[in-house]
Amino acid sequence: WETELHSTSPLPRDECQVPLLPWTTTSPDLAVCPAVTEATAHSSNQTATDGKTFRSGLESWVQGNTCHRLPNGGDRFCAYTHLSFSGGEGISIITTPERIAQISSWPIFEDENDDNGVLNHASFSPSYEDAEIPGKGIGLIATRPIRAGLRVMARTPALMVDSRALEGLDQVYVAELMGGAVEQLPREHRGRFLNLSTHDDVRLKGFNERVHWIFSINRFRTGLGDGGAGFHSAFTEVSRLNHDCRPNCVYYFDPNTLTHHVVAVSDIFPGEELSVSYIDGFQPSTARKETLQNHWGFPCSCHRCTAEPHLVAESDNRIAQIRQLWKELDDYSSSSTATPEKAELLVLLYEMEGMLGRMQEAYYRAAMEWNGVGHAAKAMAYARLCIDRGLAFKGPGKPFIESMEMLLREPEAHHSWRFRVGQMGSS
Ligand SMILES: C[S@@+](CC[C@H](N)C(=O)[O-])C[C@H]1O[C@@H](n2cnc3c(N)ncnc32)[C@H](O)[C@@H]1O
Repeated sequence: WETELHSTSPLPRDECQVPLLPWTTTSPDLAVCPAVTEATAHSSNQTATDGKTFRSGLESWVQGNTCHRLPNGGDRFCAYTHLSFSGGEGISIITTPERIAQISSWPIFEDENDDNGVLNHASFSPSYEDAEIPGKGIGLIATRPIRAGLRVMARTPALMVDSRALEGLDQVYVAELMGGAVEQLPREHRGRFLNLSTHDDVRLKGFNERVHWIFSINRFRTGLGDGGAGFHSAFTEVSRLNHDCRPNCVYYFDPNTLTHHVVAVSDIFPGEELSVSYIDGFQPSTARKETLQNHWGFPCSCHRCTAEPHLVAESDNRIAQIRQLWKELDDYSSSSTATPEKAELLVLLYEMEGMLGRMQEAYYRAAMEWNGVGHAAKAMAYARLCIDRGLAFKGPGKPFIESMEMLLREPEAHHSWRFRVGQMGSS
């Protein structure tokens, strides 16, 4: 699952990523991706690291005995575990000695008693519980009312794996590192990890293979925002969330605290299942079903996919319209046919599609279009909505939120001020 987004395209780069906002630069973001990484066979080199490369905080880390090196003398990867991280839950990270030396010096690893504001300690009473969901395995059910915009979870990973290891090492070596990394976790967190879904029909040969398989099914892509290669991470509770094409929750990963936040996008009632979307929900229904079947191995039974055929067709039409509007509104050239009315139509279509967790994308475009024709009041109203939803659903520090804050402070000084005046679409 997940990702580090970087694109200027308004359209999805591929089906495992959420559509990218044109103004997004490097915001860490999450989208569900195919579970299994292809790994090619390589020779490996097993050596124990001496630990001398570490700087601060090293005393708190345990390191596995086995390390594996990429072919041709490439990077070496080992399993490191911080036992007291996040209120004693612990975290295991598979990466290079150089990278762990950097990571271990981050403030979040300095104070052993600090739980980083993560909602996983004994005093926190969750608003959900595990339950068997027919046809979906285990899922999470609300146990009390949850208001839209409220944070449902904030969790740190059990296991993080450097993407370079996943891509470059033989799967057997990756599994060996993962097995060791999970063994090193504190007992409770290890137990919860090992309880995660493996798909019952799969025959697994040993501990390492089981851990590898659990990780493959339950991982998110989590960039660290430090300019280095990305990571894939498995979380013990976040990974229990089942998929829905029109989910009632969204998630984002904060690379500064290594915390995965799950936020309600609509009011949720006790007994209702909490859901997130594993895929880009702005694909037509057949493409969504294909992706879920091919990459996740289950037929989508969500409300939207199993609706009456005429309702599915209407939804597909709206999605086609939305994608066309993205093209027009994200065209900043002088021949663009964008108008504020088209941006407001986009807002309406997002609402009708139930894409509540992504409203900020439509509000952003509406703010830009109104400012683009010099209508400051309307631009500011949409900018406010964009900031409100953006902060709740994507977290702070995102470039598009900063842009909207600038617009709100002084619309006339924002780069979009009257940029559409004189263009084809403007009247
Ligand atoms: C990340 S896990 C979610 C938790 C999982 N249900 C469990 O028992 O731990 C992903 C797996 O859950 C199942 N799943 C998730 N959403 C589903 C859905 N909407 N319909 C059917 N199965 C689903 C699939 O087996 C999928 O590979």
